[in-house]
Amino acid sequence: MNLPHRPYLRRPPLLLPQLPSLHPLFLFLFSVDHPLVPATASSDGVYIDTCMMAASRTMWVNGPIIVGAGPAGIAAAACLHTRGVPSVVLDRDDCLASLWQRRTYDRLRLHLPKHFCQLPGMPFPDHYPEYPSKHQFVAYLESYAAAFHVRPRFRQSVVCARFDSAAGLWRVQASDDDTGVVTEYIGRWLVVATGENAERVIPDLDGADAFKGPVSHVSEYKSGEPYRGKRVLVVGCGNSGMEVCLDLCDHGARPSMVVRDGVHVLPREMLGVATFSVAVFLLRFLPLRLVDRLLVLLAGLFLGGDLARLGLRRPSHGGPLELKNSKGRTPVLDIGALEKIRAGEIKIVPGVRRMEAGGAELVDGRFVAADAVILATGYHSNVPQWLKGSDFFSGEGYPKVEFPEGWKGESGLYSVGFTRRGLAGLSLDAVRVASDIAAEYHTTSPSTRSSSSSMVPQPTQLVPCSQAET
Ligand SMILES: Cc1cc2nc3c(=O)[nH]c(=O)nc-3n(C[C@H](O)[C@H](O)[C@H](O)COP(=O)(O)OP(=O)(O)OC[C@H]3O[C@@H](n4cnc5c(N)ncnc54)[C@H](O)[C@@H]3O)c2cc1C
Ligand SMILES: NC(=O)C1=CN([C@@H]2O[C@H](COP(=O)(O)OP(=O)(O)OC[C@H]3O[C@@H](n4cnc5c(N)ncnc54)[C@H](OP(=O)(O)O)[C@@H]3O)[C@@H](O)[C@H]2O)C=CC1
Ligand SMILES: O=C(O)C(=O)Cc1c[nH]c2ccccc12
Repeated sequence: MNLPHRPYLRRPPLLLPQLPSLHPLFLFLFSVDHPLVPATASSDGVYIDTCMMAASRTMWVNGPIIVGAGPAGIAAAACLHTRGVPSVVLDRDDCLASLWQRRTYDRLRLHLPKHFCQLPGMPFPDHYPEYPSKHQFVAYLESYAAAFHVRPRFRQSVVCARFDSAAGLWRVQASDDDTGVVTEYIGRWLVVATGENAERVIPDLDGADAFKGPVSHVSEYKSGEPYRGKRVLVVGCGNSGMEVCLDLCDHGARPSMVVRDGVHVLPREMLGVATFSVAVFLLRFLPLRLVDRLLVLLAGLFLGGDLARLGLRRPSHGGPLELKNSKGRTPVLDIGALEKIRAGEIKIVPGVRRMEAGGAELVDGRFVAADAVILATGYHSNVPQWLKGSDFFSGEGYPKVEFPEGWKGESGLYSVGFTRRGLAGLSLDAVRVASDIAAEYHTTSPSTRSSSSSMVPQPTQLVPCSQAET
């Protein structure tokens, strides 16, 4: 494939300050029209290496290119803004925090107390409850983005990012899936903020095609209403599986939940105090393993000692925080599912051996009848699908370097939101990343500086999902 000739890219990075890129009009002057190359993802959703694709437009970004407009990307852009660094935030979707706006159920609430979930520089409103609803959380994110002038460029699905070592620059190709227009963003810094939940995990269940009912992923689930009176097999027993089962019960459905392995269930609160707050407090004095032991002990006291008998035995290796930090297996913070399990309204079943027309054969030989299947089987990172030529991320799409050092890679590469520590973890990353980039940004030649984001392309208008859908 012929690459468009872009002579300025061959210049060494040190010459960049002299480039006309520093003028806001540069983008438009240097936007190059190229023949369109469509198809950025194969039909089965697997990304193909499109790095060599000819872009229809090219944009120089005077500041970091941030991929992802979830809490991590927004927080990074906000922290940069407060340090006088403009940035461009790209997202494949058409609204910010699309995980929260589009891929979560109606009754969802934050399950950690709100002060652990606020982003840097702006607390939640005082009138918010201790555990804000997802609608409140999204409203907070919208006002956060507005307050820090973060206006993501939507419908920009990043299909490839590669460091051009000859130019000392990142080249990020993003495709508008509606129009097929491919834009190449070029800049000195790349911030990866696509998250731990970028893609759904869809297990390859034996005989899946034989099953006659609907099969969906929990990210499509809104409420139990369509399942009223139905037998639903929920595969997976993380927080999603548990809360969806609870919601199904509340809507008159009959859920069975597949628990194939051990799981840590903790009460969300003990005597009115958040278990998470207790853990954070204890961690100030005690090693993590000891805190984990205490948590399990306390959970036994507050939840009852019969969890294993209910089919919810604890993992044989690793405590709740240890498994969260090392494997990303989040302990379940119970908000009522346990009561329904005890009451027999949620049935616990072991792993699925194979699907059949009317349900599933289980690994213990039993059969569970089902009218529908909901896969609450989790998510995975998608970084390896689009970040090329860098070995900073593992094959699973997480920084190889352990927390808290995984925020900085090589050649201006950064990550925000891969700490396995939720919103608090990504806030920490965002502050570190922004401080580091700001120091570099402000020590380069004064002509490269821009005190406002006006030096970057005018971002598209922020569109709330609710509007975009109409
Ligand atoms: C149901 C649910 C509830 C949760 N509740 C809590 C909680 O209460 N407390 C807590 O601390 N944590 C919670 N978490 C953890 C969660 O990871 C964070 O809340 C948060 O959303 C992570 O933010 P993020 O920006 O890293 O990722 P995301 O919110 O997933 O945002 C990533 C963005 O990147 C975009 N993107 C992905 N790939 C591309 C691409 N190739 N090109 C362009 N854009 C792309 C996506 O569209 C998305 O908008 C929860 C997670 C889930 C799934
Ligand atoms: N209120 C809140 O704040 C909520 C927060 N969340 C968060 O969202 C994130 C994602 O949670 P969630 O969607 O529950 O995903 P998780 O990754 O936490 O859980 C996935 C579950 O699916 C199981 N699983 C995966 N594949 C199979 C299979 N083939 N057969 C049977 N079981 C399988 C896993 O079991 P195994 O462990 O054996 O692999 C695990 O129990 C977490 O961080 C969670 O805390 C989610 C919902 C609500
Ligand atoms: O809800 C999530 O997915 C989170 O990542 C929040 C979180 C961060 N650290 C934890 C430890 C125990 C339970 C939840 C979390």
